[in-house]
This record gives sequence, C-alpha cells and structure tokens, in this order.
Amino acid sequence: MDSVVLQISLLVSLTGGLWYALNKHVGKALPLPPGPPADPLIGHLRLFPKANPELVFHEWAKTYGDIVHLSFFGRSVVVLNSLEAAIDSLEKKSAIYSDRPDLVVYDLMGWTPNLPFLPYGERFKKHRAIFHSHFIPEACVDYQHVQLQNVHLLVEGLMKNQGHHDRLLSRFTTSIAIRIAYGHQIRSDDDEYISIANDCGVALRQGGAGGTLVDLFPSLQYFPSWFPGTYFANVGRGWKWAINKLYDYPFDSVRKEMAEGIAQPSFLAAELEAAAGRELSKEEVEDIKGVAGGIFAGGTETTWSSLTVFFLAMLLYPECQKRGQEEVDRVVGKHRLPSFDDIESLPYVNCVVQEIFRWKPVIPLGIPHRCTEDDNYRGMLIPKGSLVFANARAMALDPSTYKDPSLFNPARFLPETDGGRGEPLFEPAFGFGRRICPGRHLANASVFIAVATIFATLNISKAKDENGLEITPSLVFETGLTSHPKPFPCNVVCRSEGTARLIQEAVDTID
Ligand code: HEM
Repeated sequence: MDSVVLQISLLVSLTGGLWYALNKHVGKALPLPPGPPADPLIGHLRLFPKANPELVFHEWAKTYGDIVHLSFFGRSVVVLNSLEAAIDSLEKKSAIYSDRPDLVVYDLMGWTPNLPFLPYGERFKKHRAIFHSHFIPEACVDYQHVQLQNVHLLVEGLMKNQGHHDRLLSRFTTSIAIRIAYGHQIRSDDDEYISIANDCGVALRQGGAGGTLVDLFPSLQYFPSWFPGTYFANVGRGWKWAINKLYDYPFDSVRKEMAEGIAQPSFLAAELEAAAGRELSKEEVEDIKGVAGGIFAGGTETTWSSLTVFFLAMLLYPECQKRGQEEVDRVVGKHRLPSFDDIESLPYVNCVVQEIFRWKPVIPLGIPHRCTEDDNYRGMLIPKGSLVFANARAMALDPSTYKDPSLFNPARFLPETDGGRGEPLFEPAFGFGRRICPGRHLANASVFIAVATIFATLNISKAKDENGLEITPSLVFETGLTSHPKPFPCNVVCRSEGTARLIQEAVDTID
C-alpha cells in the first residue's frame, strides 16, 4: 500500500514538473537563451555530458553564444561561458544571483549548515561574516607560520617518500585546514584527523555535486531505498556518520583541551572563548561546527588539486620550473628557505601560482548559484529558480584574453616591459559576487609558499618506465565537486645537500 502511495506521489511530482515545463513561460515575451535541441519531456537529460561538462559547454558556446540554456524536466540550467556574462549577472545583479540550489545529497550527509551549501539568507550572511573576519588578508597573516611549518613537513616528506607526492600534497592542505580550524598539527598518516578528513573527502566527492536525480527531485529522498532514482539519497544518508564525526570529534576535543588549559590557538577555540563561558544555543553550536567544517570542506580538496596541477605543469613545462628555480635562487639564495617576506620579490613565482589557477581551474564550473527572480539579460529570460553555472574553464580558454590559452605560460601575466604579455590575472577560479570564495587569500598564500619552497629545494621530473623511457602524463582529470588530475608518476629529488639540511633544521624546530 505504502509503495503504491509513493509511486503515485512520484508520478504527481514528475507530471507537476512536466506541467511546469510546458506552461511556465507561457505569456512571457522574452525568449530563453539558446541551447542545443532538447528531447520532449526530459529536456537535455540525455545530452548532459558525462565527463568534462565544462569543455562540452565551452564547445556549445561556439555555436549558441556565451549564455547556453538547458532544461531538465522543466528546470532551467544556464551556463555562463564568458567573464562578461558572469560579471553582468553574478556580480552586478548579485542580489538575485546569490542563492544556492537545494543540495539535497549533501544535506542528507549532514553538511548543512556549511557555507558552500547554505541558501542565501540570514544564516548565510552570518556564516560569511564569521568567515570574513577570520580570512581577510590581515587575518591570514596569523596563519603564515602554520603554512610555513607545514610546507617544511611537506618537502621533508617529498624528499623521503618517492612516488607519494599526491598523498603528501593532500596531507599538506588537510593539515593547514585542521590546524587553523581546530589547532591540531598532523604529523603522521595514522592521525585520527587524517582518517576523519579522508572520509569526509570521499563523501564530498561522492555527493554528485548537486546534479543527481535526488537533487533534481528532492521528494525521492522519502522513497524506499529499492525505488529507482534513490541511489544518491542512500549515499547521502550512508555518509552522515563521517560528517557528524568531523563536526563533533574536534568540537569535543577542543572544549576538553580548553578546560585543561592546553588548547592551541584555533578558529574553534577563538569562537568558544568569545562565548566566555556562556551556554551556547543549539544553533550557535551548529554554526561554529559548520564554519569550522567549511574551512575543511572549502579549503582542502581545492588547494590539493591546485598543487597537483602544479606538479603536472612542472613535468610538462620543465622550462617553467627552471625559470622559477633561477628566480628563487637569485632572490632567496642558498642559505635560507623562502618566506612570506619574499612575495613581492618573486614576480615569476607569483605568475606560476596564478597560471596554476588559470590553466586548469579546479572547480571548472564553480559551485552553482540559483537565480531568485526572473531576469532579463540581453533581451533573454533567465527564469526564476534557474541553476546558474559560471564556466571558469571556458573563461580561461578565451583566446581574446589569453594567447595560446591551452599552454601553461606563467609569463603571460608579466608586464610587457618585462617580456610578458600583460594579460589579466584569472579571478574566475574563485567564483563570483557575494559567493566568491572567502578562503582565496589563504589559498593564494598556501600555493605561493608551496611553489616557492619546492622551487628552492626540489627537482620535479618525469618518471621512467621499465625500459628507461620517460613517462609523459596525460592531461586527464577526475571530475566531481572538484577536478583533480588522475594519478601520475613523477620523480622528486632534493636539489642539494644544503637544501636538505635547511629543511631538516626547519622541521626540527616544529613543536
Ligand atoms: C585553490 C584553492 C581554492 C579554490 C580554487 C577555491 C574556489 C572556490 C570557488 C570557485 C567557490 C565557489 C564560488 C561561487 O559560488 O561563486 C568557492 C567557495 C568557497 N570556498 Fe573556496 N577555493 C579555494 C580554497 C578555499 C579555502 C582555503 C577555503 C577556506 C579557508 C575556502 C572556502 C570556501 C567556502 C567556505 C566557499 C563557499 C562560499 C559561499 O558559498 O558563500 N576555499 N571556492
């Protein structure tokens, strides 16, 4: 009996969507933006690219223009393929373009309240304000010693662990997030925080990035697990324990450490201290746990993928590694390691950092925004409720802004007077408007210090196969919420005994 009721309600939900699809634009004068021909009823469902949608959308833009419209059972999806279109809407009309779609699977996992997934509203503003106060450039200076210590641990690991660069880069970014959020320094892979972080990373990757049937038809979450289309609801519920652990384990540990007077400085400790012994409401506790979890959710995979892209680029463009090493050697010398004081004196290293973000944006389609009002853009209707994707990859490949855009060429950003092309830095990597990444200053600093220190200390080169032939990695990416290079082998060796000694001395001073 129950299943009959459920099937009827699904039918009602689908036919409701269909009715909405067929009727919602009746009477509206404006046309929708163009897009490829759709199937009746299901719209573009069959056409939706299974891999690298950002590249397919980029291709479609050549035929249909920079704003492409798709529909799924009557739900509009708009892809913005140019910087101009993204700025005109997501920035200039941010009052109506700053909502998020219902990310049902992540909600079932228990991520909410967590900034990347929060709808636009009071709680969103509260979380942004907390993030803002902890991650504006002035506040990020306080985290520089954490980044320095962890980059020294990273290089020490890379010198010793041939073939484990991907895992060590992941540990580097996880360690920074965990230390800033909870005050805990990770020193080995069997740390409890590593296993919490790994589980949550897998959960994030398996959540379907808002594009599952359950996200499109939230009522599916109430159907039994055998019902077709409910797979991702079960995935969501199946990972709830992991996100609960991310929220509860550090919270309980830091509170205990504070009571014992041994807590290290951290976001969590600062927020609990600000409460000054006052009993926190349930919502306040959820908010603190959610923001701390957001530091992890927003900051680890993204920075990790960017650094893996850096390794890939160094294998494919060894001349860039050579030029970066020469600059670091000239400015920093051989008797110390790079520090944040060197930022202004290392223009080429800064260009390498920016080119990593442009060459392969690690969130190529951004996180979808939702439009909360009908909008008339260039005489076209962007319907209320549309999911809006800003295709950063398409913007990075725009040949009118970036010459030979598919090549990794950091010098493109240098002024023409210094032999560069004076091309603009690539800001779309961090999103747009009121949703722009609040961790971008921290991310820039982490990637800068990693690139500068690796240039100073290590040589990255292609691995060889059993016949002694160099292995050239291909540019293949795993896609999910972030786009991560598929594992590739590489050789990492220390540049000299002197640099190995400097790293060892730096690591020995970490308490
Ligand atoms: C290279 C590293 C990073 C990249 C490429 C990146 C990129 C992005 C992008 C594209 C968005 C979506 C913006 C939009 O919706 O328009 C975003 C959101 C976000 N990022 Fe980052 N991010 C990085 C590092 C970080 C770090 C280190 C943190 C934390 C300290 C962080 C925290 C967040 C949060 C909380 C959001 C959600 C903002 C909101 O929904 O209002 N990110 N990031």
